[in-house]
Formats: sequence, structure tokens, C-alpha cells
Amino acid sequence: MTSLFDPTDAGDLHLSNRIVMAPLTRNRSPKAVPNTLNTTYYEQRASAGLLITEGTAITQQGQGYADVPGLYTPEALAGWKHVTDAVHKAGGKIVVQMWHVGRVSHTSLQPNGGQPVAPSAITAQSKTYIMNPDGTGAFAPTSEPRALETAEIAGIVEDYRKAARAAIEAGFDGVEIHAANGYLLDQFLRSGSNKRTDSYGGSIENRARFLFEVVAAITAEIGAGRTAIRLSPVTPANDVFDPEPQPLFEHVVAGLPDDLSYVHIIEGATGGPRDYLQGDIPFDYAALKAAYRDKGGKAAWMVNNGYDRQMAIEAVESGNADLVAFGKLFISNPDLVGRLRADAPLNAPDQATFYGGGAKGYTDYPAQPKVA
Ligand SMILES: C=C(C(=O)O)c1ccccc1
Repeated sequence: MTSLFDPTDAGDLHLSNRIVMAPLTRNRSPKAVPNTLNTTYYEQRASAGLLITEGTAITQQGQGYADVPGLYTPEALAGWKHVTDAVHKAGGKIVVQMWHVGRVSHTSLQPNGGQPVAPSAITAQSKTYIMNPDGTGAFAPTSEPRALETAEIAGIVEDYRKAARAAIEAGFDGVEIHAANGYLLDQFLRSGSNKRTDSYGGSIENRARFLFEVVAAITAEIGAGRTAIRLSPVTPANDVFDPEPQPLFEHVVAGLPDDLSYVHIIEGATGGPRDYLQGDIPFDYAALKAAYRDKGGKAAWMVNNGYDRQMAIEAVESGNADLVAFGKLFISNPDLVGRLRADAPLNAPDQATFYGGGAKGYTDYPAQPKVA
């Protein structure tokens, strides 16, 4: 029987175990440049089967929060090279989560102080994290976005392609396309945020078009085996909504390449109830996976949101999942894999230090003494 602690392949990625560090925004990369503290943080957690970086903006237009890293300046790419080198030296594997926030941004973060972009000019009832002129950070309401012109969409697809190439050159083992949690690609998928009347709006097929164009551009550039995607069928994060998530997301997974590295599914409300409902009926995650597998999809299936040790063991042993991503537990347990293997006590995460700051609550969580 397959174990959570067994090695596995996710496309081109050969993983030493099936425990994944989920993408976690920490707001500790001023000027969007990864620094030595970030390197230490990822290096400490390199025993994960796979590390997924925090959301990383593909362009300044795609930047939605202060002090999150980017993938679009020479300085940021040099910073990421230090991170990937350190993780590889520690025996780990790491992919970068490629992020365009769309409307979940603020004019102070946008090129020339402009409006954020979105499928439609509908403001997200959400907040983002900005820097005040005095250098203090603060959460602020997101700014009103402008609707992208149809002709602009191809340019953003090209931005994703370029960022994927840059990621490989910065030493990443692959990329995860962030299509979850109410950010740009998810905004296009959901009818609540996408009111377009062109070929990118209206029907499910049209609302998924942009996502498929991004996937096609990235897989053509770096290969499907190094490309993954994150989806969140029912999350209400950042004010997204669709009354029929089941047909929408079954259409999405059925349109993904068979040979992707992995498909990453957030089950329920992100960081919240796993049984969260959007629409009238509970979401059927087994049917979602079947919609991918039945059409020939071979990518590893990764699950996330509120998993504990026993749930993760059962998810893999039952065949419901190939990989399980842990977020908060990796914040406070750099050696989570060893602790889960030994069923050892776990450090509790300190919510007060999740976002912003320095080493406290970031690189100062204790690892268990190495067993001789
Ligand atoms: C990248 C994020 C996501 O996917 O929800 C994020 C952003 C800010 C705070 C927490 C999480």
C-alpha cells in the first residue's frame, strides 16, 4: 500500500516523499527581491518532498501585496537563484508559484499608480497589504480595477511564458500556475467576477479560455512535466463566486494536459471549512479527479486545506491523493516530514507573525534534534 512517506514522481519531478509545503505568503521580500532570510526559510524546510514558494508576481501589474517576491527583475531572479541553490544543496525540490493578482491589488502597487486589471470593472470586497509612506505595512481595501481589453490578454499570456522561462533559469524545478483563491485566472473562471461579452466571458468554455492559453504557453516553453496548476473550486477567497462550480471545474481539469506535473486542489474555503458550499450542492472532489483521470490525465493529484497527519496518511493510502500540501504546519515545523514520520509533537504556528516582519515566527521555529 502506498504511503505518505514513499517517493513518487510528479511529471518530471522525482520527489523523496509525498509531503508538500503549500504556497504561503509571508511578506518578507522588500522591493519584491528574495533575500538571505528567505533563503534560510526555504532551506530549513528542504526535507519536504516538494516546496512550493509563496505566490510570486509575474510582473508589477501582477503584484498585489507589499513585500511579496517577484519573478520579473534581474535582482529578484538572482535572489531566487540563491534560494534554489540552497534548497538543492539540502537535497530538496522547489517550484515557484506564478501569481497575477488581477483585481486584488492597490493603485500604490501598480505601474504608474494605475488601476489594477481584471476581467470586469468589479471591485473585490477584499483587502490587500500595502506600505504606508512611513514604511509601516497595513491592510487596505483593494482598488477599483479596470476591465482588460481583449487585445491585452495575449500580452499577459506572454508575461506568464517569460516568467516560466525565467523561473527555470533561476534554478526552479518547475512552476505552479496560481489559478486559485480569487486571483486573476480565477476571476476569469467565476461568473461573479467575469461579466465579459467577448470570447473570454459568458459560457464556461469562454471563461476558461484564458487559463488554457496560459497553460499552453507555459507548457510549450518549459514542458508539461515541469508545469503544475492550483485550483480552488469553491473558495470564497477575495470575493469570488460561481453558482455552478462542479461543471465549471470539471471542464477546467478535463482541458488540462494529461502530462502535467501535478494538479493542486484546495478543498473547501481556503484556510477555512473543508465543507464550504458555493451553489446548492456539496462539491464532489472525487468526481473532479475522475473528470481528469477518465480523459487520460496522468498528473499527480495534490490535495490541500486543513489536513492533519491521519487525514494525509488516509488520503494517500486510499488513492484519493498522490500528494498532500501542508501550509500552517510547515510554518512552525521546518522538519515537518520527520515529525510526521515519527508521529512526534508539532509546534503550533504563531498567527501574529504570519505576515511581515523578520526572523521571528519565520526562521526561528525549532527543529527536533537530529536522531543520531
Ligand atoms: C497568495 C495568497 C493566496 O493564494 O491566498 C495569499 C495572499 C495573501 C495572504 C495570504 C495568502
